[in-house]
Amino acid sequence: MTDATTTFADAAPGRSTAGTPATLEAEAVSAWFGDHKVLDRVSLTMPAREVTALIGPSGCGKSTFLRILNRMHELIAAASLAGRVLLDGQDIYDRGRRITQARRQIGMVFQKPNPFPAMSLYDNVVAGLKLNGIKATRSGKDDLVEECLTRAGLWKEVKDRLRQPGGALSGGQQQRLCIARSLAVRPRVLLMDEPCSALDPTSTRRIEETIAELSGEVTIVIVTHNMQQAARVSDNCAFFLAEQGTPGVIVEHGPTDAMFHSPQDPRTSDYVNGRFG
Ligand SMILES: Nc1ncnc2c1ncn2[C@@H]1O[C@H](COP(=O)(O)OP(=O)(O)OP(=O)(O)O)[C@@H](O)[C@H]1O
Repeated sequence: MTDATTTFADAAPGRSTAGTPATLEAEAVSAWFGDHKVLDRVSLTMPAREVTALIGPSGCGKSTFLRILNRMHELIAAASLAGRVLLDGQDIYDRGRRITQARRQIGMVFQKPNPFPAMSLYDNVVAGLKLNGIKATRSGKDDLVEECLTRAGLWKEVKDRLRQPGGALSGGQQQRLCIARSLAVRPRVLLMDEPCSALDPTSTRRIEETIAELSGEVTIVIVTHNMQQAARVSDNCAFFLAEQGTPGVIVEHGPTDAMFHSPQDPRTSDYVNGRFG
């Protein structure tokens, strides 16, 4: 069965790998914008069912690395890359694999909440089904909307106004709606690029709670500038650095607790303790 004729049942957990958290492995990933090399042979394992935080100063290549993890980098004109990205051992860049397949399995939540503002909350959640060619009955969609809004921590707040437009929600609610929309196609990995940087502290706390609730159900990779947030939400951390115009590399990675309390590299210690960046 091809993507184009997938049914909602096929996308449900237990029927296929859909929704089963996967390990993501970057192997010697390098990236360029034109002649400008911005990442140099970055390797990192992001374990299934865990939260991995990517930290480091501005411009060291964290967002570029994240975009490479779900094949968004190649959409940028003049962008190129080398290396491999393995999703449970299968290279998402293999010639035979479609870009839409990688995107469906590896979802993305952006810095600025980007719901479809005029579309209802209900339709926002199920929007990805059509785009991915997933068929669902009306009751299947109803169940999916409730499930995904619940998992994203938004159901109780919006269950009585599912026909209101996405743009009518607060920024924090919009971000949780975007998380629900990502979850609806049952990704195996969820990438989050500074998902709280446009939000107030209360909304930030709600997103962090949502991340905690989702961890274990989906592999999460999050870029954050907020060291307290990295310490609160992640199991593992990778510290990126691009020194004096050189391409970004990972200086150190490992369990978050060790990265914050017993880092091996003095540059990691300086960064996590706020001495630069
Ligand atoms: N679309 C683009 N075209 C050209 N260069 C780019 C593009 N996007 C990023 N870059 C360059 O790639 C390098 C890495 O940028 P990237 O956004 O990945 O870093 P970052 O660590 O995520 O930064 P920040 O924390 O500020 O978001 C920077 O030198 C940046 O200027």
